Amino acid sequence: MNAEQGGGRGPDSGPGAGGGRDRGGRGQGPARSRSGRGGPPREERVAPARLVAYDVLAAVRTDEAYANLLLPVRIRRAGLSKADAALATELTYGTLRRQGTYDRVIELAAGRPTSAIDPAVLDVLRLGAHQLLATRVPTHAAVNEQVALARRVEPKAAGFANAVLRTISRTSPEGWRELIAEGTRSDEERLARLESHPEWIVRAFRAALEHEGRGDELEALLAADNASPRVNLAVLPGLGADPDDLPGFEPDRYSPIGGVADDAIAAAESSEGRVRVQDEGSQLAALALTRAAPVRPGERWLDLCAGPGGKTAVLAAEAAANDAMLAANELVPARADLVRTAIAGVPLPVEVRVGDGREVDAAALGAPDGFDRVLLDAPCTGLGALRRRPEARWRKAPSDVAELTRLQGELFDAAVRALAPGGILAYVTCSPHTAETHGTLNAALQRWGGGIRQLDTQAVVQGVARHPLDLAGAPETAQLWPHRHGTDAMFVALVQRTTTDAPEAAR
Ligand SMILES: C[S@@+](CC[C@H](N)C(=O)[O-])C[C@H]1O[C@@H](n2cnc3c(N)ncnc32)[C@H](O)[C@@H]1O
Repeated sequence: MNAEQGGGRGPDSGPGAGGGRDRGGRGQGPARSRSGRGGPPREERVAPARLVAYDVLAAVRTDEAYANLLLPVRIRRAGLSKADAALATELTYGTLRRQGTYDRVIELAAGRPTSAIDPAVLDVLRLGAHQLLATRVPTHAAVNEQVALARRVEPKAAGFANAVLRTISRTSPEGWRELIAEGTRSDEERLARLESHPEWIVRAFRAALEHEGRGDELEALLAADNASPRVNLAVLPGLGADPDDLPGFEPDRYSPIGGVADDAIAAAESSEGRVRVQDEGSQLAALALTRAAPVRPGERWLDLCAGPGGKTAVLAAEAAANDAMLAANELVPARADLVRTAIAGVPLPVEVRVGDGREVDAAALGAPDGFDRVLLDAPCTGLGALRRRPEARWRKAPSDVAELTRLQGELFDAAVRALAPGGILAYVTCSPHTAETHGTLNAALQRWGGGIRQLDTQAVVQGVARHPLDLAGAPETAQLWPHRHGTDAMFVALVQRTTTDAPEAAR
């Protein structure tokens, strides 16, 4: 459970006991409660951290906003203190991640389905449920302020919100878990509700873990998705940045270029592009390609789907250190701009092409005989990074998978066609869904026949890592996991092109 991080607040003062006090120490807009003394209406205040969290939840619901992008903007605009910003972040992310569980709790407490509750009021109740069931916010503070918030968004709903939140507060989190589990008809439904994931994602994760003989890790994986990931740094190699200069730096367990530091975001921002915020798994995936075999001077490398450029920056630093050449390609112009920004700190000229990777022409990108290494960090469902994008799990649909696997297959063929004979491709996804990982890979292996061969990816990844990784499954692919490695669930498969000709099926 997470502690309320607002710190230093006085005792609660709800509507009936002096509710006009500003609980977060800052003012906000007028509310509608009455003083009860016949004077002008007294303002019923809601802590600014709660207002910001509600505001972001509402934008996620109505405008398809991304919480991780919008929240910092709203925090800045509201002028929140560091402590209140931490509270707003906890409330927003925690509520979005655990929304599936809270919705079931709310249904049980309200005696009606969430579809029968006004969506704005439902957001208020979800925020309240999170405070009551997963934080140390005092019950009276959570109930009173959320009721005040309900009154702001829908005055007629304040009584309903009060009743629902008080009902929720009367049962412990463990008690609610038992009640939720009682009504479920299958293990997947039980896990989906208790661990707040859509059922189809629970099934996909189970299949992926079972594929590597680790089905018993499912609950640990789901729980890891509900925890906040740490902010991890990549210290780009060969650029003169010294990790020891970063206050509080502690090296990653696995990535040889990664670590955490005291104020990681500030450290990255002041590093002139030499230190970047990047998941440890992403670092390992990029290094698996650059270190799969010794680099010959003059090698030509391509990042086929590069935006926003996190892995391009690692490739660029490695290319600069090894006298290799690097080109990048990205479909979306704005994301290609992000690639240019990402590599600005690396003294290497990199051509960034904007275009469809399926139509990439190696010769036009400076590799007339083909590239020696290609990274295909493919567009995917992103199911491996649910920790970072708290609302993402509710936006994905099983139908996304079929569409993406078709695109992945076409990009895979284009990536192999862009390789020189003997060249190496790293096929990477930040999804463990077997259709996007083994499915896409196996279909490509069939199309290419003897034209490509698999490499021992696990040996390469182990060779890159500082400490041995607990990798399961066959050695030709490496699957990283949040619960086992503390990384996003990155999948890496290394293959090598053996012939010049592309078979008919892959042209
Ligand atoms: C998983 S992301 C790559 C992340 C990147 N490697 C990084 O580490 O920052 C996939 C990228 O592929 C791009 N993309 C999607 N379809 C594409 C296509 N047909 N050709 C090239 N890029 C494409 C997306 O816009 C997205 O930026």
